Amino acid sequence: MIKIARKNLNWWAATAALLFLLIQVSADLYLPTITSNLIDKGIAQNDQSYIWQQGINMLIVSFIGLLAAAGNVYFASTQSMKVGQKLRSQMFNKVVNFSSREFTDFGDSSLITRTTNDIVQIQNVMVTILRMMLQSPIMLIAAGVLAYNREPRLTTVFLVAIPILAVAVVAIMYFAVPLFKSIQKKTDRINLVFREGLTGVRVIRAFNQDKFEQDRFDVANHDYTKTATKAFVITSFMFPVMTLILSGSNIGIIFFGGHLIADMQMQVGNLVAFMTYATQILMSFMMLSMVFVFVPRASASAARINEVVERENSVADLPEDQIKQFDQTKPASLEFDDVEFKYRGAEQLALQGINFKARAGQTVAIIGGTGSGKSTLVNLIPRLFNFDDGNILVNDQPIEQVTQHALHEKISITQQKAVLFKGTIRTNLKYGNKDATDDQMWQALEIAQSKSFVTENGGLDAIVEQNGDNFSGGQRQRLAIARTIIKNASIYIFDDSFSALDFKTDAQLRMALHQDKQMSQAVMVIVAQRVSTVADADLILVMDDGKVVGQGTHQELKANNETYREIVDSQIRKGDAANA
Ligand SMILES: Nc1ncnc2c1ncn2[C@@H]1O[C@H](COP(=O)(O)OP(=O)(O)OP(=O)(O)O)[C@@H](O)[C@H]1O
Repeated sequence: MIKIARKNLNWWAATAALLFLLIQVSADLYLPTITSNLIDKGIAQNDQSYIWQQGINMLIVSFIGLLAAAGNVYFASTQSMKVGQKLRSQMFNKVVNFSSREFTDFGDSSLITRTTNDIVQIQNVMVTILRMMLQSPIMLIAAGVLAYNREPRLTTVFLVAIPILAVAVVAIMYFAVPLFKSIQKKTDRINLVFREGLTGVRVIRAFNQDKFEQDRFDVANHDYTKTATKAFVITSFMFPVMTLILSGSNIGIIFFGGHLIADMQMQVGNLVAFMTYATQILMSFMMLSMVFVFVPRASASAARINEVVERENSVADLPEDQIKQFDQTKPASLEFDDVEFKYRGAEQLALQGINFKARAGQTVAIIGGTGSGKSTLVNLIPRLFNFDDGNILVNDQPIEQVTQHALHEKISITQQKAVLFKGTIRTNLKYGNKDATDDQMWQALEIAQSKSFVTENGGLDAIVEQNGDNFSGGQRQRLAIARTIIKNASIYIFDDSFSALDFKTDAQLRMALHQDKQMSQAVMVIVAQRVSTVADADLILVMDDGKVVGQGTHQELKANNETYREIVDSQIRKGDAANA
């Protein structure tokens, strides 16, 4: 919490909030003195002009208190909201630069809860601190001193009331604080189940698992509700307990104060003022005790936020003085030199001894069974993960020596699962190249065999729903391919991007890609399952169990490589490799 406040709070505004608070507290503390004077000097002696004068004083002091409270609320709320705003943008900036490892570690749902719910907790506690929690200790001490000055003998009532209150507060906190901490985790769980239910809604319906999912959500929801109810029931005891103690104290004060008045040792006004101070003391004590409920809860949130904001990215750039630049005069090339990679926690290497080199204008195709390491290999090129051994060079430059930003400028990729953003065809294509003209967009769409369905849907301004849900799987793939090729890059990667296309479209698309001038100066990497997709590549890598078990052209591999022959044979049997 302190770290977050130190980094994000505007100290001028916080000091202004504190100053207004001091004025408000002084006004609150001065009012009982006026009341006392009014009763003892004005009413007791029937001095009308004194009553009027004190009445006006009372109004002025109350008005000053009101203005100060408004000033405090203004600075406290604006500051807290700004802290929330800064935290949200820090979280977003951090998360968009995370590598896949960090996403796996935190989980999408938890990142969302941290950016929303946890930040709201911090905002709330900041307002409370700037508004009430600073007020309580000042009020407690000042009202205590003033009450003691009025009548030291009556303060013995506090010696009984405050320890009882302290025991009640500690007991309540003891049970409530752990519950508040676990509420945060349970919110994560609800979000996780809800997200999975939403993203997998079609699968759930297709498998008639609505009831199963509903039950799963109900369990998470019930668990959250049970904990939250328990926490709030326990804390709500605070108020009745407080009222009981306050009433008990007032009875004690009136009882003993009444005796003092009867013995002419105290004036009525003094007793009224004392009772007001007593209420202020006990209220402040209670507010202070709330600190121990709110702050641990917000601290749990702060820790969860700091965990994300301070997380070192596992894929980091070198220090600035060691960073190299791409030599812009060099032609495109891609080279893997004895590359080895293992996923964290995995027992086996996901990639082992990967060696190949491709030059400008060449196409490298990667084929192999599921789980053989094809996607892992291409994901190492934009550094979605760091490889463990060997070397990867783009345009003859080792990729870890340049910034990720510079590297990503040289690479354009279509992931296995096509991702489109809510907007229009135009806004989606501009992700690839923000300066692209309409002509360039249409050209990219034409190469990606998307021109006809985009035209039918209303052209470049056709709406793309969230995740591209208003397009078919094949259409989404083709739009993602268009976005990839509109970017001016050295390496174009298509990770299983042609699998959702029919044979004819697949062939037409590849032919258009080969004829494109920009592509002829770049390296194309195509991951595929179909032999027909890879057959015309300059270099085919056959992968099996994380290793390249054969490389060469289609004819060479067909002649010499057992695994490739098996793939070809299996597809001929299925009639898939008609062109093979
Ligand atoms: N994020 C990950 N963490 C741990 N292991 C992973 C991860 N991603 C993939 N793997 C493992 O690495 C191996 C290679 O996976 P990869 O996705 O590269 O295969 P692939 O050849 O692309 O398969 P497919 O054709 O089915 O997409 C698999 O055994 C897989 O279980």
